[in-house]
Amino acid sequence: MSGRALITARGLGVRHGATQALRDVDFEVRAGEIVTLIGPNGSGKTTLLRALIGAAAPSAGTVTRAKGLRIGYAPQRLALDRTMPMTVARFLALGGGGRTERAAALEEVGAPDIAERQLAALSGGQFQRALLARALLRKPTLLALDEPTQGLDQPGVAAFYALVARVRRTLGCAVLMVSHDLHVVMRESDRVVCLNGHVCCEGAPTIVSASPAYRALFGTEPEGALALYRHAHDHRHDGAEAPGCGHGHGGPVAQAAAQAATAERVD
Ligand SMILES: Nc1ncnc2c1ncn2[C@@H]1O[C@H](COP(=O)(O)OP(=O)(O)OP(=O)(O)O)[C@@H](O)[C@H]1O
Repeated sequence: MSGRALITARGLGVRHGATQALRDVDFEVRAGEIVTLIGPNGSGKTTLLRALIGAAAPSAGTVTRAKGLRIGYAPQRLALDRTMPMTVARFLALGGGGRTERAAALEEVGAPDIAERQLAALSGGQFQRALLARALLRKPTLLALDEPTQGLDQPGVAAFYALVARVRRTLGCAVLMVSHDLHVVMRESDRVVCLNGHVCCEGAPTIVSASPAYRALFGTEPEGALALYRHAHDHRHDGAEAPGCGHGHGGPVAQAAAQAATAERVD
């Protein structure tokens, strides 16, 4: 990645009370890139995203944000009851901007006609578009999207990612995303970061998935991406350190996968 660093974390640790959610995370988001955080439930994806954008405080290390950085954030959960009577226009108004900006944002996300619809009456895809439109109102240099395709069917997921890619092209913003949609993630991200309380592996998905070791282990189908996702996590952490991953990998297959992935590490 050649863009300037928008956010840099060094030795980042985050605790939630007694829970050490993240430790020793070194991470950068660069201008214009789409970087996606993957990992099992509870692996710290939301925590990392929130710490990077300044919504969660580090317990160790540093997070540096570029001067003038504008972040548009679509959270995983809204502090708002979606069944509450509220139109999309009103919901967007809470995010700031005037009527023209709101209309432009809805246009940008391909949902120009939903302004007067009730939030509760939106489909899953329309609701995610409304959330994205709200994040766009700040004219962000970085879009932070936490599981933006939650609850969408496969065509809905693909359409949403295509939309995010288009928004990135149009606005030139970086996108930092949490996602479980591994097959699409592997196709649409510039960089994938696999978390499990720390960074297990990271790299350009095309290079990782095209590497002979990766293909030998996982093939090239979407299931392969799923296997990559699983490799670092469905194993015992038994103390045998795998090169570059900083935690134990349970067997030679997982170790080879880890090597294939970390070989393309982008630092
Ligand atoms: N507010 C909180 N209070 C206490 N513990 C928390 C809090 N938020 C997160 N945690 C814990 O921190 C760890 C990381 O949580 P986080 O939500 O970041 O994971 P995640 O990878 O985003 O999970 P998921 O895929 O399920 O959304 C988990 O063990 C979680 O239980």
